[in-house]
Amino acid sequence: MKAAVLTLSDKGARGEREDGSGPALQNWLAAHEVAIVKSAIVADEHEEIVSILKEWADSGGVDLILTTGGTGVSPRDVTPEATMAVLDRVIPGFGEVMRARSLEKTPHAMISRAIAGIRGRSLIINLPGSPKGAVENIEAVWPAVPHAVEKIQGSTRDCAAPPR
Ligand SMILES: Nc1nc2c(c(=O)[nH]1)N[C@H]1C(S)=C(S)[C@@H](COP(=O)(O)OP(=O)(O)OC[C@H]3O[C@@H](n4cnc5c(N)ncnc54)[C@H](O)[C@@H]3O)O[C@H]1N2
Ligand SMILES: O=P(O)(O)OP(=O)(O)O
Repeated sequence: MKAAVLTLSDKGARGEREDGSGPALQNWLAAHEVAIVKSAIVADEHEEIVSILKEWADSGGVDLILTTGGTGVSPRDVTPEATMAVLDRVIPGFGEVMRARSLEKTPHAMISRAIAGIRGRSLIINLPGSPKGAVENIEAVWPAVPHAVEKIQGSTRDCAAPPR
């Protein structure tokens, strides 16, 4: 699987805070034998996020795009809206599981408006901004990610069949 990681953070983009979340996710993915093919950090700007998500998904070389940050309720948190603008289809289950599992860790989990869905052959998943929150949330949905990527890319393998 080939993945890309996009960090959304005003402070990070201005160089006022070191990006802990992008590297944390990259390390987590590498430990799960996923190749990181693209990464970037940008400010919480709707058009910039839309542009990068489109570029990466439409490149044809990225199976999974993870975003981290900007999912909450601060005035500049626009990641879910920018993601929604590029998706062909939404997968509500990812957001449902992330919030349900994260509520076991912190009541603040209900503030995250993270969404997930499909653009072309890419699966896009929003994750919260803190390094801990980002990793906890990818861990929560990971059991379904490889299968989802396979199905998005046209696999006709029977879902109920035992793994090959
Ligand atoms: N499983 C978990 N789920 C959630 C957690 C958590 O700890 N575990 N945190 C919850 C919180 S709190 C909020 S609020 C919501 C929404 O989060 P956002 O996506 O809006 O996150 P931000 O406001 O962008 O960041 C929150 C906080 O994290 C630090 N931060 C952010 N970006 C970076 C970065 N690139 N590198 C290092 N640290 C970063 C910073 O202290 C921010 O203030 O999600 C809940 N879900
Ligand atoms: O600078 P950001 O976007 O990371 O904002 P915050 O620290 O308030 O999450």
